[in-house]
Amino acid sequence: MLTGFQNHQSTEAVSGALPIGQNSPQNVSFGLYAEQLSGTAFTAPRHENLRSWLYRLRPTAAHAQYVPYAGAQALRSGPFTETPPNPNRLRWDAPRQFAGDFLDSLTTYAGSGSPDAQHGIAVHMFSADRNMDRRAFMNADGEMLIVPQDGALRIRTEFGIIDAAPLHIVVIPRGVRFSVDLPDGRARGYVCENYGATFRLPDLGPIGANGLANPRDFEAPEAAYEDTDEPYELIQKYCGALWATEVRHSPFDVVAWHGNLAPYRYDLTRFNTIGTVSFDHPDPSIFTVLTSPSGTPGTANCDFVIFPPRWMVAENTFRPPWFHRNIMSEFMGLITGDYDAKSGGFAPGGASLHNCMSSHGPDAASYKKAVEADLQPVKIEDTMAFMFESRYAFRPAGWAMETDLLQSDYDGCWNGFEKADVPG
Ligand SMILES: O=C(O)Cc1cc(O)ccc1O
Ligand SMILES: [Fe+2]
Repeated sequence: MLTGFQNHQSTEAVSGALPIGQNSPQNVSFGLYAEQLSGTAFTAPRHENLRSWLYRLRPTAAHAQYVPYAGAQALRSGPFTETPPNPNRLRWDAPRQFAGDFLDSLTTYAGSGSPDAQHGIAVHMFSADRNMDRRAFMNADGEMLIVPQDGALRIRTEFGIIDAAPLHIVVIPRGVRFSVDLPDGRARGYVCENYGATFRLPDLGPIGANGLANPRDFEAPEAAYEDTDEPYELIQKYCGALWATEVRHSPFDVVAWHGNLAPYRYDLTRFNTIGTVSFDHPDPSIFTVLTSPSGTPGTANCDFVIFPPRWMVAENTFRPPWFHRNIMSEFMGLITGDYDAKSGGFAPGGASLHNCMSSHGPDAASYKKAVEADLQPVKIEDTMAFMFESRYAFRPAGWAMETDLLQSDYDGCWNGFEKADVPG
């Protein structure tokens, strides 16, 4: 793998395939076709500019007409109008079934904004039981942050192969063709489809030059290509709808590439978790792995935040997440273990949604435990929760409000708090 967050990489699967010193020579070695993939406007500021040059067996332009695609029937897209906005706190059990390939199993929980306007996100889960084989997907509507939760993934992309397992994340940039195969025969996980600005590392401010997700731990694949003339079905998502066409060869035919736009993998266990060594735990923004900014500084289109294993040493402090109401909307998932604000009901593969200003925090059982705890240093182990936090309120998809995975008694976890006893 090639290391470094959005580094400028050069990689060739065949020696001599990559032009030296220029992008588009009159004749590329071996008759390869040069193609630029732009992830930002040509004129985006240099520090935000993302593009790569791909050298391939055939140009991607060589494909038949797209026709509407009938699969992936539970996939929804912004603008989200299937259900009215809903201020309720919502929580879902983990999906029980695995059916279809990665693409066809994508099931939308909630979303905001719209791909046409390039803002907002959608949250989906996949629960797949077959390889995509000779089917490839590309998403013109946004980049896809994939969070495997159960089972490994082998993701073939135009840029090379990425192997991922639970506790990894993979980000596939907008427009990049990819196929997901399942080494374990089945897999489940979460997807954040980001219609907005591409994910980047958060600024570190007074933390300094190091910490949180360190740039060198991000890995892009080395060039690897399939040389087959067997047909592939290529499905794309475009302005909310799915379309399919046939390509008479593998879309993964890139022999060499260079640039700073590529799919990447990150191992969440490498996150340098920072927390209090005195009292009161900081806001969870201290756990931000990646951020997609909106036009308003510090107010994200989406922050991807994790809750990794960590030491709790705070003195005289209520240690679990405190009660709060947030202008930002929070969609949470759990990759493994327990989450310290919930003593039950939030299982790995489950999900919760706390929209703008909805009151939430520890359930009654977790609260009681926390106020009675002997505050020794404690290591929270074997856990990994995460949050997609957005300035845009999420609207649930129709399925998400109808499924029996939706817990009807979620409000009940905040029942039973005793009234404070104020003297006088
Ligand atoms: O709601 C949650 O569980 C996530 C969360 C954790 C925390 O420590 C503070 C705020 C917050 O939204
Ligand atoms: Fe919260």
